[in-house]
Amino acid sequence: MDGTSDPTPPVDAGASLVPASRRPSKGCPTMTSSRLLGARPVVLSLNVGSSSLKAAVRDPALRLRLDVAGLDRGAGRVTVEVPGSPAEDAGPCAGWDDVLTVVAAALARRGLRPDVVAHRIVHGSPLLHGAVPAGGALLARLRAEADLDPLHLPRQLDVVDEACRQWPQAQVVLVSDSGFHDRLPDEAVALPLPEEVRSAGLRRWGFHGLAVQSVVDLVPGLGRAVVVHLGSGCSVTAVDAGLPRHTTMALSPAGGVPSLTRSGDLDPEVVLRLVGREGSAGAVRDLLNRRSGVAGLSGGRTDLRTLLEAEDSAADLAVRVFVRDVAMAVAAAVTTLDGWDSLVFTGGIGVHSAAVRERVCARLLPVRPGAAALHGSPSERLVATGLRVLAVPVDEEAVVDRLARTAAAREDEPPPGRADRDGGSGPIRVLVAVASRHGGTRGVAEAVADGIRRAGSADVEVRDAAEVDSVRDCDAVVVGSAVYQGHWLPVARDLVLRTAIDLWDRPVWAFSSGPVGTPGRPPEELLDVGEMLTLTRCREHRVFPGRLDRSLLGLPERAVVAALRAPEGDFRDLPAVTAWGETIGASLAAAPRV
Ligand SMILES: Cc1cc2nc3c(=O)[nH]c(=O)nc-3n(C[C@H](O)[C@H](O)[C@H](O)COP(=O)(O)O)c2cc1C
Ligand SMILES: Nc1ncnc2c1ncn2[C@@H]1O[C@H](COP(=O)(O)OP(=O)(O)O)[C@@H](O)[C@H]1O
Ligand SMILES: CC(=O)OP(=O)(O)O
Ligand SMILES: [Mg+2]
Repeated sequence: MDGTSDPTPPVDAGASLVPASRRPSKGCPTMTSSRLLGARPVVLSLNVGSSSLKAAVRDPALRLRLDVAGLDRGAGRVTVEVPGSPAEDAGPCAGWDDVLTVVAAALARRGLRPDVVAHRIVHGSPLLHGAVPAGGALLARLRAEADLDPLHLPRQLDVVDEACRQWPQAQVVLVSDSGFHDRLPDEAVALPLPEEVRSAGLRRWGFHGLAVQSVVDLVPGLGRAVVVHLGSGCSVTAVDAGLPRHTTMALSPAGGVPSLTRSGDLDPEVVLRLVGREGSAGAVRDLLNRRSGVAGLSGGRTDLRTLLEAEDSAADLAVRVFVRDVAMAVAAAVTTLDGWDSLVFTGGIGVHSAAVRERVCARLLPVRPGAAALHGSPSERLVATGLRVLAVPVDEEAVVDRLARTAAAREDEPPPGRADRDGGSGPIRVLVAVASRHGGTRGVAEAVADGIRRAGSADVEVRDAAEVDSVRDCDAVVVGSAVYQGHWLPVARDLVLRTAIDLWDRPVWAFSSGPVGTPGRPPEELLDVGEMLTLTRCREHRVFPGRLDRSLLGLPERAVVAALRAPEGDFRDLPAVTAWGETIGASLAAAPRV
């Protein structure tokens, strides 16, 4: 016996959904209102890994499980499992291009049609909290950042697009693989870099969160645990009372311990020299993601079964480096817990390779007092010291299913749009959301609102951006901010990021209020507004002169103003602002919808 437990059977999770119609989301087709006529929607959960696709259909009982392995080698093998029958080899799958056709055929043969398609997304982003509907803005943003992780995101987004085509009636939900790590302590999130770099988004997100959540769901009494996920991607996570304490991957899944083709963490100078050698960041990214890790050390081999049997020194070195780095990461992870109750192996290698588990356990013997002097296999000796050592086949798709059902249920009864509210005949609701530090831009927002009102019968409300939780109950939105040192105020940027998915579906206008004096000072460019405009598909953005009243400023602000040589005075041209508001009102009166 190798000291590992029997796999715990997967739990089935899922809240029921109530049918509802909803607003179409661009990027994915419109759902029909009949899609959720049953109270038990059929959810298809898709999990594209770097070498495999796993799919499961639940309603919420499990109806079908499908696994396509070996896709990285271009030799996919399909396994289909229906509850009550043994898993069956359903033949080959040529490659990634065919994989969703295989899934669609398997579903069609069993008369299954998904109401919700939920997809695991491997990407750290403030827009991906837990599970979110796949809106056009979100998909466009993810597509723009896809090169950060060439092994997952481009393919996952292609599969999402293909799913939209295959099941046009279904709602599409994206489920973050990092959501579990949202509750990492701040000292685990912060990378040791200057504040200006960290605030630009360089941080630890962590991945394999769905796998770790699945372990937490499946194993009662896990306690203070280290979860070692060894699949194509490898990571080590410390968990205490179901919460993350540390995880090895950081900004992208190329970091942390070595994976089968990914380098893991490296001395920064190595990366800098590689850029010089390879000529571009893209080429280095490719090398670090596709040709490094176990493959890099072994001359391109990624199957640990083959490597463990091989007799050449490169294979031997690859296994030793891999095992050493994983074991070191486990020992380091234990330092973030105040005790150690469980060691859990997951992922294709972690579950199926007792040899790899034993090698990792052997290196951990010194960490458990007295273990080295005991008898038995390394894992048995660790177990004899009171540590639980488990191999758990995780069910990431069950976690995807549960999170997607919760997200879909949340979305189920959205606040009514104008057409639902009053058959489209009532006043158009316009929100003017404003970020103002000293009141000048608030005055500009009031003038915009006056103009919109003058042009027609719109119901216009001006609100502080920080107080706007949702834009769902408005038909159109104007977002404005004062400009400080070239940037919109953080509350305005935050509002756009929080509500981007809904702003995408509404007509949006934006304004910035900044330069003071004639000509306007300071003359610098607006630094981050372009991104806000792209995210919202903004129809028009205007820059209006502002107001500078020294008596309202604190000392640091006075120093900045002096340095910028910005003159005091009220340079706002409120009649011109109102006139712009009138053009917004007129265009909404002519065509209130997108
Ligand atoms: C410290 C400070 C920095 C500023 N930096 C900029 C700037 O970079 N660009 C700009 O156009 N205006 C800048 N301004 C001008 C303000 O944007 C302008 O005064 C605006 O009307 C202030 O709006 P508020 O009263 O709503 O806060 C700055 C003003 C201050 C006090
Ligand atoms: N018995 C085994 N011994 C070693 N490696 C294995 C074994 N069975 C599967 N694997 C490896 O597991 C990996 C797939 O793990 P998985 O967690 O399904 O990957 P993905 O990262 O695609 O989600 C493959 O690299 C495969 O070679
Ligand atoms: C996050 C990650 O590395 O995923 P996978 O192991 O599925 O490639
Ligand atoms: Mg995986």
